Amino acid sequence: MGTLNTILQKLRHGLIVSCQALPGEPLHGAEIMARMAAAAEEGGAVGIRANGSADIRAIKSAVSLPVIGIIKRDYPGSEVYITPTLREIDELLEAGADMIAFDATRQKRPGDSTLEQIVAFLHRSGTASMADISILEEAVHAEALGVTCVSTTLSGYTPYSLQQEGPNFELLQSAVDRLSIPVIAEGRMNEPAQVQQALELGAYAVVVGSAITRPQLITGRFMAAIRKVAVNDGNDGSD
Ligand SMILES: CC(=O)N[C@H](C=O)[C@@H](O)[C@H](O)[C@H](O)COP(=O)(O)O
Repeated sequence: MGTLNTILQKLRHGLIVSCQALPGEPLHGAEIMARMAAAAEEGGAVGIRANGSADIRAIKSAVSLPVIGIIKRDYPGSEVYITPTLREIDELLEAGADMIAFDATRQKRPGDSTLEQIVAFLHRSGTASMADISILEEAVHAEALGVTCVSTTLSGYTPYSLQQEGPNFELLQSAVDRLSIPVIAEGRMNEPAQVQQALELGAYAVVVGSAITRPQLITGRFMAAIRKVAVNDGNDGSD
């Protein structure tokens, strides 16, 4: 328990930067993600969220921050892709993740793997656990199973959760009100003011990913603004 509390203390009221680039993304590669993490640490982040053993190892040797590890892996017929089975948990423990995050939704999981199995295993190993949820009921269930904290990561990514462009502050607020364990705000936090709002609503910490570490998406947001001006202008530059 001591270790769990120490990790939580380090994350308290802080910014966790998610440093992820999947195969096919321009910044894919462990060395690049380690540099992203070093930049996040220099900027004041208190923790890093990272995907895959190679990235986690590289990041752990580049920064002194706690790393929340996940493994995104697709299984045939499964709707769950964030740390879906005990196999990924084993790999994350081996890679030295300080906390392990996993899908805690009610969606279809691979084979006979269960959420209960994952939480119980992490409990026995003494590793801090973060349940990625999409609706309040999943947060309540995860707390009852004994997870260390929950994160609003999957709101908008399950068909039955609120679909919207910005962060789901309603879910955050209701989870903070209902749960006794820390609630982390994660997902579509694109502006510093939203991070502030999340902390004011009682978020224990905030995870920001794409708005800091996916430059292709950041560029796209600027381009959307540029396109609006071009439309308003009525001038397409052809004359
Ligand atoms: C839904 C899903 O697979 N989320 C992933 C979870 O690790 C990441 O791709 C996100 O970048 C992360 O949750 C941070 O969110 P945002 O990038 O919106 O700040």
